[in-house]
Amino acid sequence: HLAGQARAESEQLEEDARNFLNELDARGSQECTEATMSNWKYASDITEEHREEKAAAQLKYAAWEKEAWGRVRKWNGKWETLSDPFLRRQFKFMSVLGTAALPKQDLEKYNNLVTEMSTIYSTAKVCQYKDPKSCKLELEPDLTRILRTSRDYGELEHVWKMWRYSSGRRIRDHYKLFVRLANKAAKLNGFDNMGEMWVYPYESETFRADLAELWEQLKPLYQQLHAYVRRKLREKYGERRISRRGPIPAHLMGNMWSQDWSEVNDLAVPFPGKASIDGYTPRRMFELSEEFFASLNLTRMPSEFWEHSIIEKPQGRDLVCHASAWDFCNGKDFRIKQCTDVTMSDLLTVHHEMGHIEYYLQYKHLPGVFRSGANPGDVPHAGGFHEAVGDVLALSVATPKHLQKIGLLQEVHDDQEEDINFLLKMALEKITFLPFGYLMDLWRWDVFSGKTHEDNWNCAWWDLRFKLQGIKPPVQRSEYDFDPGAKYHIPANVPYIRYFVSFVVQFQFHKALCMKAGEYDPLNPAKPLHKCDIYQSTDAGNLLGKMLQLGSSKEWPEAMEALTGGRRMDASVIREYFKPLENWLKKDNERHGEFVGWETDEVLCTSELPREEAKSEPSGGAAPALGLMLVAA
Ligand SMILES: C[C@H](N[C@H](C(=O)O)[C@@H]1CCCN1C(=O)[C@@H](N)CC(=O)O)C(=O)N1CCC[C@H]1C(=O)O
Ligand SMILES: [Zn+2]
Repeated sequence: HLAGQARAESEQLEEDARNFLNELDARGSQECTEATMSNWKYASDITEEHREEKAAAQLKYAAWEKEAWGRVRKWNGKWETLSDPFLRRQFKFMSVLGTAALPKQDLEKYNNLVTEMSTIYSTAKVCQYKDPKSCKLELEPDLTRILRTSRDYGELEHVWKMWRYSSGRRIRDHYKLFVRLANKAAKLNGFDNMGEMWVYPYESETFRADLAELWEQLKPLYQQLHAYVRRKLREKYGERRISRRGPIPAHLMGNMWSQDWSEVNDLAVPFPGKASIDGYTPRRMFELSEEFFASLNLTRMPSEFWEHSIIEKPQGRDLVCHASAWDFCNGKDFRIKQCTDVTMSDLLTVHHEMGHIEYYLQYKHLPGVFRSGANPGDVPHAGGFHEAVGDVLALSVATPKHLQKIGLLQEVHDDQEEDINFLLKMALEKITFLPFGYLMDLWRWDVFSGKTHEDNWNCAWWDLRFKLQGIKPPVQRSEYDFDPGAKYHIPANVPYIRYFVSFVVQFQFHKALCMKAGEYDPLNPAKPLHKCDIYQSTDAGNLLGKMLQLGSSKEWPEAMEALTGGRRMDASVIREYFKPLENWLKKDNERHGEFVGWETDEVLCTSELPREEAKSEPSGGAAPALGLMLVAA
């Protein structure tokens, strides 16, 4: 009798829990839709009115989060006993309130700081190199194009330096206050600092140790690639500028942050032969990507997507051009906002953003807390997988075989030369990213924990940039600069380790899908991993879809196991993919007697005003008065 009664009670509890969570979820989705809509209006049209609306909507959403959290707390001691893990996990996620735990005026200040920093970033302008009175150059597309196409050392140095002057330097003080409020919020959630709160969703005690281990396994390949590219750049720009054993000046890599070197491909690739996307329109680029998803039996974009997305830079207004994917939490409205440039690298970004949309579409039936990325709150989803989806498809798209199939590459010669050529291009995009993807949050975790003090922020950044990437600033930096602030995700407060995780696991996903598609066979040298193209494989697509439909309802090792059979991030797959190139690089570097690694006795960053500015009146914005006084004294 007692057993029967206990069973009846637990079934009643389960029933009540289910109803409680369903009601919260319905309301949460509505609140999320409202908040996201205000966020979108501001990000796509930066005006004072939209900023005020966004600020109000964020406070309203935080009030809802606090109400929901208060009601969830009443279940403490009970939800843990529920037998259904699906229910327990929802309670677990909803038990972390996030920054809504801040007192109202602190939260308002916190939100406004993030909005202000990303607005400064998104509206920063730079003067022409040859015409200091014309100062309308914007990051996208102007500065991005110059970094990608110019080979004028002086012009590249000007653009690199002035971008940091107009963006990072201007948000250093905002960031100081932001860090204090972020840590106050983390402590209110029971974390030591915001870095701990960011790592929490990875649900692994060994997460940071695992990352360090991955980097140790990948560093040798990176160093070989670094030595090879340094030689090629030295041949182009001369030994005075690019020394044999030193770090590479950061402004020469074809990218504003030296995070992707594929645009110096023409300088590095031994046997040129480039795909071209000329004649395409942004719309065609998005349709091409949608076509690939559909060929895998995954979901096409809903009509709202084409109706509401912004895929070309609108003229005559300020907006956040940095590409992004949006889930409006109502199962219908999904958008991309991208100031698309018709280039191969933007075609990859299109696939990256479309990968987010496909993930949203595949898990839209799940409760909001499992539609990771859905709630605009700051307890970020584990993210590594979300960042990998589009990139996995792009690994197939980028193969010469596929590019020829869709008419983006004329001739294809299936020989060893072309192989190395292709792998080098892929390495300039994927391997060069790894140290950057890792150091972004290595720097922020140390800032949040206080290990890096605010008087040393910029020089700690350049220590990491030197140590992990083997690069140096083209001009000496100081603590009047704030170079981390010149990279979108710092002012916008978006965690970054998700991209490092993605660049490792996307090769594990690629391998599993390629095996499923019969495109890769470890025992057949005619079917190496880097030649695989999963296009039109519904078997591969169904396997990928099954993982995507899990959202974050399962711990990520379980989601990974569903797709790859393994449960860990594993660097051996990306190394297998690049093995032929690694062997080739080692031989080529030996043949040229290249020093592998880098050293310098230069002072890359000083806590004083840099020499150059001390000499002359700093150009551009107002240099800190203190600095000038010091120099005068
Ligand atoms: C170009 C891309 N933009 C991000 C992304 O797509 O991740 C945007 C901005 C920040 C988050 N975001 C989103 O769209 C999220 N809403 C997606 C989600 O969490 O659901 C980006 O920043 N990338 C791509 C490669 C490396 C990195 C970079 O360019 O440094
Ligand atoms: Zn992404």
